[in-house]
Amino acid sequence: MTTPTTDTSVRAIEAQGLTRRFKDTIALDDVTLNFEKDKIHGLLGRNGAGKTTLMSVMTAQDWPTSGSVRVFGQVPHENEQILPNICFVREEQRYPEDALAKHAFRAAREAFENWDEGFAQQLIEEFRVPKKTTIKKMSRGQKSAVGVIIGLASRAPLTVFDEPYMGLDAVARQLFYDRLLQDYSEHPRTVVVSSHLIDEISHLLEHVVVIDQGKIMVDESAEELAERAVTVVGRADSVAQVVGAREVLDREDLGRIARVTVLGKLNATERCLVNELDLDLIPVSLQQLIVHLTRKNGQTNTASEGF
Ligand SMILES: Nc1ncnc2c1ncn2[C@@H]1O[C@H](COP(=O)(O)OP(=O)(O)OP(=O)(O)O)[C@@H](O)[C@H]1O
Repeated sequence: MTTPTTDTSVRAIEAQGLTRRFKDTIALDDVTLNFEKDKIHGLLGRNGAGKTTLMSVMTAQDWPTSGSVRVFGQVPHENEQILPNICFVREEQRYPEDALAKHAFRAAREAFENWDEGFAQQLIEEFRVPKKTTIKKMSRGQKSAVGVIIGLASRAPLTVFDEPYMGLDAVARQLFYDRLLQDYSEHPRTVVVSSHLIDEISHLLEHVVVIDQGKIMVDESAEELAERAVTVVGRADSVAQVVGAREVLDREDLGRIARVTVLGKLNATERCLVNELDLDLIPVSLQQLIVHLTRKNGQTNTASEGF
């Protein structure tokens, strides 16, 4: 695969102090972050958090009000060297009135030099994309499938999926995750996926960015993030001994059994106690952790439906 730069020190995306205002709304508020090359990054956040705006600015579909963005070391806007390396898949992609899926695929084949026609044909069959229906008349899920296929088969060095699952049923979503992981392992590239379905995509992610009200709240490896909290399960009195005065994220009581999620890593003494008291430790769900972190950020909403 060709990449726009072979310099391993160059990042896929570098955003520095990005701000994007829409009249009174600050959609991005001084965002500074990096996306390393050849990783799968998750961009997570509640409705209106700024995900689409950030993706649009990073892929040069929109201009920041202030700040700068570099893609593979260069300013991507109006940059003919960089733009052909970026595939941005978004829900409200516009196609001509009478366009069929094959027209969209043909345009993508011409736009992306790494396009794999065999892979595209396989995906068209697997996602059951209708051949004779115009894209305009397709169901929401069928339209999403067209976008997902373009994103996967383009093999663009930077591929950005903005909530690719919209309208896709559970079978099609699983197919997307499976094909993305499989193809990515054979053809590493930089992938950014935004989603509300955190637990569903968490196994894909190597790096997690959480944005809330235009500000970056989390920017760390999925591994580090998973270590931020742990769930302790067992007899309620024993669980209480281990969790002590730690900050509790979540608690469920089932008779004498408690399941308590606490912030922070357990130390060696606490781990010994877990063994002695015959308790179980379960990794925390990414969704639970992020809902908690977002709620702490001045949100009053107590439910997780925002994700
Ligand atoms: N073109 C626009 N004009 C005015 N305001 C906008 C525009 N685009 C985005 N916004 C505002 O910027 C904020 C961030 O929107 P954005 O679409 O980036 O959020 P999001 O995280 O992608 O949300 P969702 O998950 O609901 O799609 C919102 O308050 C939104 O109303």
